[in-house]
Amino acid sequence: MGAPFNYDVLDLTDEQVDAEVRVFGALTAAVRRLNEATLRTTVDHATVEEVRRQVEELTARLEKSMIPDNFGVSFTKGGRIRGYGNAVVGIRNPNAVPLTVVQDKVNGRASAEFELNALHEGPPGQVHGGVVALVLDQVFGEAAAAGGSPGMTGTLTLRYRLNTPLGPCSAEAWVDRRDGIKTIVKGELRRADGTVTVTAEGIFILPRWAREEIAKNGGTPPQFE
Ligand SMILES: CCCCCCCCCCCC(=O)SCCNC(=O)CCNC(=O)[C@H](O)C(C)(C)COP(=O)(O)OP(=O)(O)OC[C@H]1O[C@@H](n2cnc3c(N)ncnc32)[C@H](O)[C@@H]1OP(=O)(O)O
Repeated sequence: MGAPFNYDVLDLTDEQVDAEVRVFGALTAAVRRLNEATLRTTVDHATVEEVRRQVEELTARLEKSMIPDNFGVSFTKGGRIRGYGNAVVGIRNPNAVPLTVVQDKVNGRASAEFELNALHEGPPGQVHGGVVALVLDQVFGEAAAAGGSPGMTGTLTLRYRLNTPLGPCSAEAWVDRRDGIKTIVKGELRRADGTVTVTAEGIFILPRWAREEIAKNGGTPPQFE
């Protein structure tokens, strides 16, 4: 079986990528503010109705020209990665946390400092457990990639030890060990004061189709998002 998805290589300059990151990043940030304001506003119903009409008009302007479905992941010939739709880090995805993962390729580690707000609530004032899993999946995947053995998440096991209050928090992950095509990653989520609230272990697997491709052509698939 071949790869279930493609990575297009596009003829875009760094300047073009910088421009789209700037322009769409700003739109995404503005829509995130809208999302939070939608949840938290206390303006009267008439104002809400008026804003809704304006939002629908603005949405229709963007809908005039759209890609057919999902954004996918593409690369430029200069090596820039365009994974703008990613549910955790996608710069054009207003539902993404947002979060920037720092990779340490020397030690096979990845970390991120970020802020979770009212849009990520589970129990009152606390981060939703599924959001924790979402964030850790990405950071763990990037640790596996940073360690030179990228893979798709096969298993992700979380232990929720303490509640995680909404607000600033951080995540850290590291490659614990490798077992053939499997990379075992460990890591944790922390409150702003450093208290560990969630510990987790993930098994990241280089899929069969990627193993076959490497056996045929050499090289390593650059990422799994
Ligand atoms: C800047 C760059 C950033 C790049 C950073 C990118 C970060 C991305 C982070 C997000 C990652 C995701 O969300 S990925 C999306 C969520 N995950 C998925 O959709 C994965 C769906 N599942 C699959 O595609 C598949 O089941 C795989 C790839 C997990 C395994 O398939 P396979 O490759 O055909 O596996 P197979 O040959 O049968 O088995 C190989 C070995 O793995 C074991 N194995 C198989 N499945 C599992 C499993 N789920 N959990 C544990 N172990 C398993 C088998 O026992 C076997 O062990 P042995 O006999 O050899 O000992």
